[in-house]
Formats: sequence, structure tokens, C-alpha cells
Amino acid sequence: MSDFSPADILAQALPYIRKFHGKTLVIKYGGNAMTDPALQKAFAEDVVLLKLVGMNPVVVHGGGPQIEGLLQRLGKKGEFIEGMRVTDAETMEVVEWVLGGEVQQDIVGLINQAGGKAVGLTGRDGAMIRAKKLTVHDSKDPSKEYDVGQVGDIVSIDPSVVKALQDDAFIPVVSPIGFGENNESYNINADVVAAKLATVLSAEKLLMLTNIRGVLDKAGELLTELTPRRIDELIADGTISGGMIPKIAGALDAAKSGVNAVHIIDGRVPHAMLLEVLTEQAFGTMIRSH
Ligand SMILES: Nc1ncnc2c1ncn2[C@@H]1O[C@H](COP(=O)(O)OP(=O)(O)O)[C@@H](O)[C@H]1O
Ligand SMILES: CC(=O)N[C@@H](CCC(=O)OP(=O)(O)O)C(=O)O
Repeated sequence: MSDFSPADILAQALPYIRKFHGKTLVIKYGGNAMTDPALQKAFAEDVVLLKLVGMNPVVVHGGGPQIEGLLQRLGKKGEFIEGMRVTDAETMEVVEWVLGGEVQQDIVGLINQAGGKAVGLTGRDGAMIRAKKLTVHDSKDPSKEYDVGQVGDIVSIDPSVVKALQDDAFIPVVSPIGFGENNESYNINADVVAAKLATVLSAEKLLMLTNIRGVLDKAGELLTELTPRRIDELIADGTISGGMIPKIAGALDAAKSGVNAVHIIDGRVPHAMLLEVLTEQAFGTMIRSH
């Protein structure tokens, strides 16, 4: 970027502002990408800037490390299977408390401070995210199943509350909690919620901000583009593992369901989102639908 003067950079943004005007951008803000206060502030400023130039950002946030922190204080240790937190009743209470409370309100507060009008929602609000119990399949041997407790599989998303807020100049900030037939709560992976929400909103872009440069190959090199076939290979040989599994699965679903641009990007880079949306710079990993 140092080759460009500030005026060059601003001028470069114009075609992107025109292209994305009035379009919905779903931004997954990972718990790992939100640990540094200066980065959090830059993130909130980016969201507000995109809104003020006429785009419709919708934030879906995670909070894995923050949940882990409270579990530890309570003397519990989190366990993950295939990137999903094993969620017993007590863990579910912690998840609701952390995601629906502190983490969300921090993001809402920072966006408001940056001059936006953010509204925090969980999947219960506006009867948005209906879920049922998820059965996790082993990524290498799909006949093998795991019970991970109160983890939700999305049944449907009704985005009308998000749309209503968008139309009224608000910025929705969604935490990944769903509700079941008997009003029970479900803990849903935030990547999965972001991907599905992007699909039902017919979003132009899905940006997943995480704590790594993008998807890496076995040698640690950045993969700038991924096709469905390559993703299958990388999962089968164990190159993609842990938290990257639901992220890439969600990203691929969204790409196949018509979200035009799906990118996994490095949330540790200040203003990562602006660079991705408003400049020519290729950044992170782009997921292709075919
Ligand atoms: N092939 C891969 N490329 C990049 N990251 C990977 C890969 N396989 C597993 N990972 C792990 O996935 C993590 C990102 O997922 P996760 O921790 O769930 O992030 P977030 O909190 O942003 O959702 C990375 O930090 C890395 O440890
Ligand atoms: C089922 C499941 O794993 N839910 C996640 C929800 C939060 C999340 O996804 O946070 P990140 O985006 O920061 O990873 C969890 O309990 O950690």
C-alpha cells in the first residue's frame, strides 16, 4: 500500500463504493480477532464507514476465547469436537451470558462510539434463528457420530428483523444463539450463522475475520483461492482442522448458495475490512463455488 498516496487510495475506493452501494455485507467477527482494543476500535470504525457510504453491514460475532475465559474462572475446561464446543447445560448458560451480554455489548458500544447506531440481537430476537440439536459427523469418517450437547443445527433463519433494522439505518450485531421447538437455547458456531444469514439475506459479500492470514496449506503458505474439490482434499488429509472446519464449510455453503464473494481474512490487520472491500488488494482466501 505504501506505493499509493492517500489520494490514490481514496480514488481507488470509488468504483467499489458504487458497486456495493445498497448491498448487504455480512461480517463474521471471530472471537480471536477481537482481543486487541485498538483492532476492535478499527473494526467498529470500518463498519460505520461502510454504512455511511451506503452499504448494509451486518455483524455476526463469535466469542470462543471469551467463553473459554469464563469457563476457566468457573473451573471448567472447554472441549471441542470438529470445531464445535461440547455444550452441557452449565456451558450453555455461560455461552448465553458471554455472547448475548458482554461480548455483544462491547461491539455495540464501539460501533456507537464510532458514530453508528448498532443494535444487538440474539437468534431469539424477532424469532430469527430456529435450531435443533446437531449431530456432529467425523470429518474423515462421516459414519462416526458425536453427541456435543446443546449445539444447534440451523433449521431456518427469518431475517426480517435484520432487514427492518437495516432499512432504518441501524447496524445489526447478531450473536449465534438459536432457539428450539420447546424454547430451549442452542449454541451455534458463529461461522455457520454468518454463512446462513449471508445466504438468506442474499448478501453480496461474506467476510470472515479471523486470527490467521487465511487458509494455509501443509507448508504454511497462504491459499488465495479455494475450490470445493480442493477443500475436500484439504479436509481429508487433515490440513484443514479444528475451528477452520465449520468456517470453511459455512463459507462454501454461502458461495454455492449465491453469495458473490466469500473471503476468509486476517482480522489482526488494522482496517482489514476496508482493504478488502474498498481496494484492489487481494487479501486472505477467497472461496469459490466451483
Ligand atoms: N489449514 C488451515 N489454515 C488456517 N488455519 C487453520 C487451518 N486448519 C486449522 N486452522 C485453525 O483454525 C483457526 C481459525 O478458526 P477459529 O479458531 O475457530 O477462529 P475464529 O475465532 O476466528 O472463528 C486458526 O487459528 C488455526 O489454528
Ligand atoms: C458450537 C460452538 O462451537 N459455538 C461457539 C460459539 C462462539 C463462536 O463461534 O466463536 P468464534 O467465532 O470466536 O470461534 C462456541 O461455543 O465457542
